[in-house]
Amino acid sequence: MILLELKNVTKAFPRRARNKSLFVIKEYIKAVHQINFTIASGESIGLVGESGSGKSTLAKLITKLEPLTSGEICFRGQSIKDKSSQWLYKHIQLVFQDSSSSLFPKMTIKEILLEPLLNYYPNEKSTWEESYKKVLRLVNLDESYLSRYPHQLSGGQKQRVCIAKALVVRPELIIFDESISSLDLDSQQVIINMLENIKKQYKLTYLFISHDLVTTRKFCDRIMVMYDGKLVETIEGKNTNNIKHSYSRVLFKTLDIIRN
Ligand SMILES: Nc1ncnc2c1ncn2[C@@H]1O[C@H](COP(=O)(O)OP(=O)(O)OP(=O)(O)O)[C@@H](O)[C@H]1O
Repeated sequence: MILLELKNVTKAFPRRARNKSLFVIKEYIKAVHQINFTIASGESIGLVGESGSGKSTLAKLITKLEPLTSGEICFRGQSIKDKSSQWLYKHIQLVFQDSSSSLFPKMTIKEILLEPLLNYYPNEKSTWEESYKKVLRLVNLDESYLSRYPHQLSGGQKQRVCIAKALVVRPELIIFDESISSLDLDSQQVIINMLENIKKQYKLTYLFISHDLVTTRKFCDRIMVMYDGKLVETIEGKNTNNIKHSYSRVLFKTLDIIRN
């Protein structure tokens, strides 16, 4: 079943500039241009591309943190245009790279995990405690962490709390925007293994935005490559024989050099 569909999605940011006569003119940066793809339920999709190619903008468009310039985004066949953020976030959660800014410093981990439950499941108070304890277990943190504050946690532990905060909402799709890039390689691998197990257990769908092609390739069923705001390549499985775009060719060649 198709969970997410992007149809000709375009985002242009206005930029003020001056022409030769120094008149202020309005220019546009096309951050994302005519993107089309679908993600089926249960897939793990990687989205890679050089800095500034439009990956984060795409994540923001899917979660309505930025409005579309043109095109359409559908979730479960319904356009998200007229859907509330409340509706959208119950189905799609976004985990950012910078865990410190996603966790309110004056809240304990328990309060942080309770907040989404209060928002999305206000009438299920009797299940809250079970829910937050369960997600904490899923991200391999024990209950002693509940009374701690974010500053008392390591980078990897904070990132686990961010993932738990997304999981507690029980979404169908989670978008990870460079969510583990700042961690060392061992911690990244531990979190990747953990995410794979959680995905299997709860039949989740992942969109994994990353600079790191090595991890993305191991973990994802399909890799989409963005270049200059466009989707230039989709690579299915491990088959890299028919790569068309010169940028993706360089990207995958570098990967082969690293591996050999
Ligand atoms: N709010 C904004 N206003 C104006 N331009 C923006 C805005 N957000 C992003 N851009 C521009 O859109 C383009 C795409 O940016 P985006 O952050 O999506 O790239 P990215 O692929 O995620 O990069 P990175 O991997 O470095 O995070 C860039 O040229 C960026 O400068």
